[in-house]
Amino acid sequence: MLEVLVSKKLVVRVPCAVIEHNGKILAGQRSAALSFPLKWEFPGGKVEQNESDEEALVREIMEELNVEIDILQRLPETSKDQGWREIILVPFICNLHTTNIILTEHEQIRWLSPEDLPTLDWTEADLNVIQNYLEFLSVK
Ligand SMILES: Nc1nc2c([nH]c(=O)n2[C@H]2C[C@H](O)[C@@H](COP(=O)(O)OP(=O)(O)OP(=O)(O)O)O2)c(=O)[nH]1
Repeated sequence: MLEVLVSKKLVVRVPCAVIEHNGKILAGQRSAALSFPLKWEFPGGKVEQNESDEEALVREIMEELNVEIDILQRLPETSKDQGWREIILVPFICNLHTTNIILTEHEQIRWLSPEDLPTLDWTEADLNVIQNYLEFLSVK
């Protein structure tokens, strides 16, 4: 895990995947046992030492969903100040390269149309990700 101390605050970089498949987007519900319990998120996780955002994302998606992804497009980063640390979410639009999803961490996943994404109870940082993604789709 790469956590950089900047101005006495931990800054944690978290690449996450907006996975498109058959016109739907994958949302994952966080485990009840983790931080942000039962909130919805885009799968991904913290960058480790000497990893690029993209390398971390490919590794995390294999660990969490057991699938390979193709990374298509980087979306704007969003940040969430948690007081003692700042989470920088780095979203990437992705496709599935393999499709046999096996959940290892999430409570459940759902496939949603883009316009239905806002109906779930997302982590706060993801609300900006969704807005940026919908804007990206609208000008595509
Ligand atoms: N993967 C992912 N993480 C998110 C999103 N939104 C959001 O606030 N986060 C937060 C949750 C975690 O604190 C962190 C990702 O770290 P992680 O995937 O290793 O999760 P974790 O529960 O083990 O992390 P932690 O909070 O216990 O440090 O980023 C999101 O859309 N995707």
